[in-house]
Amino acid sequence: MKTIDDLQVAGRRVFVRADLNVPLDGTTITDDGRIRAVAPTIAKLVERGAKVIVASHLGRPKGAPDPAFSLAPAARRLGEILGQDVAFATDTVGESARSVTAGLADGQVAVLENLRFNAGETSKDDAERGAFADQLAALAELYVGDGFGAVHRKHASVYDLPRRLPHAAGDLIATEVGVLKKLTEDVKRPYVVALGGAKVSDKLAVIDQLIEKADRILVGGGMAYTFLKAKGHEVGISLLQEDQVPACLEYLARAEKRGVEFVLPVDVLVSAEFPDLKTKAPAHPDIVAADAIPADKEGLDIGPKTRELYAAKLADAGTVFWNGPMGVFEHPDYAGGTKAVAQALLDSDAFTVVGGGDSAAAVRLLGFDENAFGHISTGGGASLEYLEGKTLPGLAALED
Ligand SMILES: Nc1ncnc2c1ncn2[C@@H]1O[C@H](COP(=O)(O)OP(=O)(O)OP(=O)(O)O)[C@@H](O)[C@H]1O
Ligand SMILES: O=C(O)[C@H](O)COP(=O)(O)O
Repeated sequence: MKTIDDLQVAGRRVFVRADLNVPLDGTTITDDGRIRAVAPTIAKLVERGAKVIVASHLGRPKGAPDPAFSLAPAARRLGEILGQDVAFATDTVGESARSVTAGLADGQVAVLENLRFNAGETSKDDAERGAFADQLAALAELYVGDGFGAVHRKHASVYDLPRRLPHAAGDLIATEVGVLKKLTEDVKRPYVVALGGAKVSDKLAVIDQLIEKADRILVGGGMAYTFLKAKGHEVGISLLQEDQVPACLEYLARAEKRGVEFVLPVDVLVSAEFPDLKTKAPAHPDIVAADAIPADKEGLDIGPKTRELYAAKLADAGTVFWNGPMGVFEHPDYAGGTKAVAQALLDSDAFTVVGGGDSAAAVRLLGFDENAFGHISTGGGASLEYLEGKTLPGLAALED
């Protein structure tokens, strides 16, 4: 892959595909890790006299403008981190984007509005995506791919746009790929993978491949309930991917055959209601055995016995990859499982990689020192798919 050093950027309009998909509470950014992670690339381009156009998605809006998913707060924060004014275009390829980007002087930065306000960004139709990529290409002369968290998406700004402009990988992508590559080559064993989070359908398939590579797989978060269901337990109103139950059964059987330890929660915290993440009002959850979840309740964190069990399974690890919080860590009553796993990682001598926007945010928000972990990746799904050995559209496009 070419790097920024291979591009002549001075005086030219450079499109930087970043991942500024940060957690928000209204318009307040609760964790700016992903913005800080890409800022050095942008600062380097600024220093070299480029006119920098930054673009990203935020959340999953439905292909039309939705103020709840505006990138304006991220643009403001980027300006604070860079210590310079950052212009903001109120659309992505419209009048505002054209005039803001045309008005950039050398060393100035503009952020475009959320790419996913346009249906073409995520379209499965090549022509529709291509047409949107053409509009994006018209704004710039060069392309730098640095949105590692989104490289597993075959989206217009990730996959089609680099085919239309001279391109290179940014420094964040180079670092991320360097660390993750090590995990595909020589891992110190036991290699333990801990999976949680809410993007269950996205990430279940990854287990298919991990069974071939890991020695132990610990499952928590929203991911756990489809497995508990597969084992014949009722899961009440917990997050469930019913259509994946047969696949989970197959994973469990294959893991057993290959001697991979597959560890599921033995107890969970449940409640009849999802907690209020704004007021953080006490949720008073119950602790129940994983095979005794009441029909009207949902599992929102791993329980105390599971925390102990997972800590023991992490203690002797040589390498750990962790993606996805163990519970709804945004509420203090459901943060205990995620905290326990983070602490167990720090207590072990393992090389630890934590991947994912929310997983990385959880580690920081719960007060852990991010530098104490081997590597904190900005990509959750992206790093999992990389470890799976898949060709990632956003990396393949940069390699061409
Ligand atoms: N049992 C649960 N039920 C519902 N949501 C849960 C549960 N456990 C964790 N979550 C939620 O999972 C979310 C994070 O999941 P996600 O899969 O997006 O992880 P991630 O680290 O951000 O990875 P990525 O970068 O791929 O998005 C958090 O907002 C958390 O509240
Ligand atoms: O949070 C992430 O994993 C990335 O920003 C990608 O977001 P997506 O899963 O909505 O494509």
